[in-house]
Amino acid sequence: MATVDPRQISDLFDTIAPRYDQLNDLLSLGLHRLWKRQALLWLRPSPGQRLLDLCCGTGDLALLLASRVRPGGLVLGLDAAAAPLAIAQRRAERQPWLPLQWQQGDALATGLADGWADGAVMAYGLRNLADPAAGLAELRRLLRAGARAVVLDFNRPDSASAPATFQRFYLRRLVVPAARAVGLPDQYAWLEESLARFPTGPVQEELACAAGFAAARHRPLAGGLMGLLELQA
Ligand SMILES: C/C(=C\Cc1cc(O)c2ccccc2c1O)CCC[C@H](C)CCC[C@H](C)CCCC(C)C
Ligand SMILES: C[S@@+](CC[C@H](N)C(=O)[O-])C[C@H]1O[C@@H](n2cnc3c(N)ncnc32)[C@H](O)[C@@H]1O
Repeated sequence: MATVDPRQISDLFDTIAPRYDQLNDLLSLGLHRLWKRQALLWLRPSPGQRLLDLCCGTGDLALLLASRVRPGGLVLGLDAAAAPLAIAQRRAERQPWLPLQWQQGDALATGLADGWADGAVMAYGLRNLADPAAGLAELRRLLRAGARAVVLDFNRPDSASAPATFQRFYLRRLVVPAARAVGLPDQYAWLEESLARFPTGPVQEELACAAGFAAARHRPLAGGLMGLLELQA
């Protein structure tokens, strides 16, 4: 997949949706939950806020955020793929007290008003967008002045470094074979493919400032395997 075809990407996540959460827990030994909670430390969600979870997938972060903005707040989960959204909606139906709304749409063109959100998270979404720079520009447009946003994704350490060597080994020797066992090798091969074209942390900071953010700091997590882009509008 030389250039990213958004329809192919949403089809990919429709296909893996039934196995997505189970494989994330298995393949990260549950650590992805910790990385997501670390992302929320920057966001500082608080009661009454209106927050966005862009590329929300099966909704784990949206549900967590919704518990933090009660009473009086709202979390809108947006995703391009119907199958992950359906899983998110089913999860939310089991907690009807949570202030959640869902929208199937494009994170590059959400249709929401300027300054709609008091804060936003994009977890493992930016790397899957056809145009990450445009994704950051739409993210900035959606935030009110002074609002915080956080982008969690894989990090791209220096290709000769130990983290990069471990990341490649883990993706090729553990992740794809595990995915093959459930018939999803090609979908999980996209992880390394998408990582190869993903901007490094310093470049993400530059793209964020060019998108209009007042401050942007990329922080490696998990020994450099993951990265948090902490943004201030
Ligand atoms: C939550 C995680 C990944 C989400 C994710 C993002 C994508 O872009 C995908 C694209 C295609 C298929 C699947 C995904 C996808 O699941 C991160 C954790 C899950 C990862 C699959 C596991 C990666 C683990 C680290 C490279 C190494 C962790 C080592 C640690 C000692 C366990
Ligand atoms: C790896 S999943 C991340 C899901 C969730 N944020 C998490 O942390 O588990 C990436 C999600 O981004 C969605 N996505 C990819 N491109 C998108 C786009 N252009 N607009 C909205 N969602 C998109 C996919 O459908 C998928 O659900």
